[in-house]
Amino acid sequence: MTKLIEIKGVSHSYKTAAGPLPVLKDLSLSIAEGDFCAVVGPSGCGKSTLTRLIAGLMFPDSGEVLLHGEQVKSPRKSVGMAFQNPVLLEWRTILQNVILPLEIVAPRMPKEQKEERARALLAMVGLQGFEGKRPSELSGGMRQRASLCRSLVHKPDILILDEPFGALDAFTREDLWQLMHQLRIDEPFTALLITHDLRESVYLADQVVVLSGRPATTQFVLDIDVPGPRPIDMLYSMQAVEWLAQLRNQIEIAQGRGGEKDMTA
Ligand SMILES: Nc1ncnc2c1ncn2[C@@H]1O[C@H](COP(=O)(O)OP(=O)(O)OP(=O)(O)O)[C@@H](O)[C@H]1O
Repeated sequence: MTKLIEIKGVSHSYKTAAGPLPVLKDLSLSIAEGDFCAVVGPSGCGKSTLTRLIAGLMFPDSGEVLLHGEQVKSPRKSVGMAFQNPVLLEWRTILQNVILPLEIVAPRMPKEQKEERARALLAMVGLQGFEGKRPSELSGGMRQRASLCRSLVHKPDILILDEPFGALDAFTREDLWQLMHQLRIDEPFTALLITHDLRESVYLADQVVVLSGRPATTQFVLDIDVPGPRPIDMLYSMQAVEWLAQLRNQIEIAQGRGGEKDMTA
């Protein structure tokens, strides 16, 4: 399959008052078109920095970030982003919030067409009938559904999800995980998910990348070869439990705690 994103030997430091802070070091990973990649790693290791490099909001000190084989040299309009805090605009209705990226990326698209596209997405995530509401009239889970619609409305090349489910209660989170699998069928996309939740990574991703402690490099890659949509009880299978144990072990190594355990013992 074609590689949509290739990150090749990327290193990056932030300038701080105390001197340069190396955050990424010789990091490489690639994501094929249509794949769902989850990135996990110790807190502060550089996961969000990686998303900013892919979105073209920052550029690496060395190495390359390629999108469709072309080096990312400027902010990309073709990226959709969803964060832990959905940041919906209260002075706009839910429909108007979802339309927002189209106003930037496709300003000439007729208003009716923009609305039709946004309404179709809102219906897909179960928000039909809420188009005219304000964000504050929706629950946290509903706001996050609307935020997902907004990040997909302009058919982005890559959907970057930076802990979008982290602030939700466990049941709502599982609902949204299942929704992501359904959305992949109805509205195929390529995704990079940043998460601290190993279960989330195993349930959602085709590939889980574990980053080392800062400065982060690719420490471990796990392929989750289970077709979607996945039933939630997939997480209770022996295979999933083994994968979770493997990932947990890798995170401990990344945190500098413990050594490699023999997961087959
Ligand atoms: N603009 C900046 N200037 C200086 N240092 C920064 C800047 N942005 C991030 N950092 C530092 O770089 C490191 C990596 O930050 P980043 O947000 O990428 O990590 P993260 O893995 O996403 O963290 P978390 O898991 O806690 O969300 C952190 O130590 C952070 O304090």
